[in-house]
Amino acid sequence: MSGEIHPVDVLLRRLDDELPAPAYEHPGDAGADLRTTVDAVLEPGERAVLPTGIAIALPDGYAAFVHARSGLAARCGIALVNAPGTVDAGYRGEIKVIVVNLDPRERVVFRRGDRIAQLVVQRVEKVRFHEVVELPGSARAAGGFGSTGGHAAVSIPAAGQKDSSVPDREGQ
Ligand SMILES: O=c1ccn([C@H]2C[C@H](O)[C@@H](COP(=O)(O)OP(=O)(O)OP(=O)(O)O)O2)c(=O)[nH]1
Ligand SMILES: [Mg+2]
Repeated sequence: MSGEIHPVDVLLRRLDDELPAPAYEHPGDAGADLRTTVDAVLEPGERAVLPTGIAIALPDGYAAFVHARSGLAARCGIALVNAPGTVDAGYRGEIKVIVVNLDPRERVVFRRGDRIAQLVVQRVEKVRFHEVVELPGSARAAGGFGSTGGHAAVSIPAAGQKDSSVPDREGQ
């Protein structure tokens, strides 16, 4: 049984009225796509802060998160430096997207109006911090960063980089 979805009302200002407002591409999408208002060329490794031409007023208890688009990531190596970017409920400025070109060889060209990222609006909890001397115990305790093992990936030196732990042919 599917319950009825009640959208949350969010006030939106378009700072560039030639570009469309952010929109969900399909019903059920979590993210509404954001567009750049400017052209940009990113060389390999280069980053840029791209304006989107929109400002919003979220209700208290909500935040919006700027996420990468998987197509741009997979095809062009575009990531967000601060992924995901956090837009606070009280922020009234223009939403910006901090993109980086992670492709080692190809430059990426954005044109004004291109969809560069997506905005996901979520409820967020406000917590009250209670400082204590000792935290209660837990099964995980301080284990993290691979403490459970089972990682299939291994690191090997990149092409052209000598690995001193592996004898080279001359040394054998
Ligand atoms: O990808 C992003 C991230 C942030 N912001 C805007 C909205 C957010 O409310 C504000 C501040 O973001 P954040 O708190 O991440 O940045 P900061 O470096 O801590 O700045 P501040 O000292 O202003 O909080 O900047 C964006 O437009 N895009
Ligand atoms: Mg901050």
